[in-house]
Amino acid sequence: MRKALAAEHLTKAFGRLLAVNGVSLEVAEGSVHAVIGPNGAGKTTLFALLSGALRPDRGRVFLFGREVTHLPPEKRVRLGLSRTFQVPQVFPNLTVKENLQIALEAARGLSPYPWLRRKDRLAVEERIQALLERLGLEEKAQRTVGELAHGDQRIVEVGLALSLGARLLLLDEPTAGMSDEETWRTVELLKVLHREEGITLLFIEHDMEVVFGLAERVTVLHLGEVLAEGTPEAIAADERVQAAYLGEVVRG
Ligand SMILES: Nc1ncnc2c1ncn2[C@@H]1O[C@H](COP(=O)(O)OP(=O)(O)OP(=O)(O)O)[C@@H](O)[C@H]1O
Repeated sequence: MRKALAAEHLTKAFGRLLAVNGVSLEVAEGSVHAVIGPNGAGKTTLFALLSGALRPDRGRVFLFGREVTHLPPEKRVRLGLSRTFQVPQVFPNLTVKENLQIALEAARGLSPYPWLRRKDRLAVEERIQALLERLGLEEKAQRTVGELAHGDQRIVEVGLALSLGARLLLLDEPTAGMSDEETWRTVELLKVLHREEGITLLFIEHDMEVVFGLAERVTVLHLGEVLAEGTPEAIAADERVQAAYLGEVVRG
């Protein structure tokens, strides 16, 4: 199995709180992997360690077989990792097309000037069209992103990640705050990206229907540690997992 991502014994403390405590995780290339856990389990902190937004106190991170523990986020992006957020990181005042164009030109090291070489401009134009189709955003290409529905803004953010050449997407609650219809459309889109573009997906999710609809493997975090890992079915049947969630409900 070729690994898109591996984390070894990652630990991160905030003061005396061990937010992530000795977490190891392997994500096979081309797989779909969910990270779940009660509030405060350490999921977001783990993603920050994997993307390079935070440095671990201990432990190592590998991307496609290469150690990246000490690389900043932008270097990890160049190796094929992109992270999306609950609040989409897009250029809200620009159109959908302009957003994709900026990311594509940046990824190709092209200068953002109108006198781009014709060959480069055509290549970018072609890729923009292909992405708009892939994302189902052709009709919204000229719309300002800040005016789009939340679900569409998050899809644009996925488009930016793809424009930057992502092979591994870290998605922080990809369907949070979405209507049922938007949730369904997002799940379908992620499936297509996985199946047809071979993109590896690692996502944090609270919605168990989404986890079951998408994930092949599930890692459960609890109090900063890996409580369990397995198929969605095995995880749903795991008594320790049920107890961890029950504890959350009881604590209120
Ligand atoms: N920058 C920070 N400074 C101090 N404590 C933090 C910081 N970031 C997170 N924490 C704490 O670390 C713990 C893990 O937080 P984290 O956000 O990673 O959990 P989570 O599983 O993503 O939770 P949620 O599902 O609520 O988003 C929590 O107790 C949180 O309060």
